[in-house]
Amino acid sequence: MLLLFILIEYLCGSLMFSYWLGIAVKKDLKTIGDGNPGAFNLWHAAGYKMGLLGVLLDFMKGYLPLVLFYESGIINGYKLVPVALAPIFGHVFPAFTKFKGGKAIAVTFGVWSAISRFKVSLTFAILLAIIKILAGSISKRKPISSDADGVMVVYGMLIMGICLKVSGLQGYYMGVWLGNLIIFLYANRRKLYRFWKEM
Ligand SMILES: O=P(O)(O)OC[C@H](O)CO
Repeated sequence: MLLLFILIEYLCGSLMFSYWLGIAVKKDLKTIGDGNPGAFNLWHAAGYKMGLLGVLLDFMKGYLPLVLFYESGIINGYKLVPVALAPIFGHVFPAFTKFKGGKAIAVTFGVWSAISRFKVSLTFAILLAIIKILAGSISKRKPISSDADGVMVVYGMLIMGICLKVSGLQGYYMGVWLGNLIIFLYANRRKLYRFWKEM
């Protein structure tokens, strides 16, 4: 039964909404900006309305099924770890687009909103905002590169781990966090490599 829930979540994560919205308006997001098939590039390619729709749908595929499974008690304890990670994994390795996916930021927000009633995702958003402001002041208002963006997401997730540990949440949250961090490290590996090489 657990495998069925993991499969459902993985397939939901594999729904590449932003990428498909781009295709619907004849824009291939893989050729835009950093080539990530996510809402940010959709926004740039097709305007803010499409961008917002992309964020919403990519968020919802992480949020909706999981909040139903979690709040109904069907999935609890350590079973939550693979089930919550499946849509994040699905966005990075989507079955519907030949396993070539994105960075999984929007879906990550959806997943953490579902399992923490928005508390952890709000903390993550605040952390990212603080990191972005600090990075902006250090780089003296030069535009932050997309490589630096990927690095900030990884740093944000690392700091979030400390916050989760300090807040004394159940151990399975740390399991989800660790899996999420590993997926982020993988999804941003090239950006991290280039960023640290240039430092
Ligand atoms: O992580 P994704 O693939 O949902 O896309 C990220 C957004 O474009 C924001 O950078």
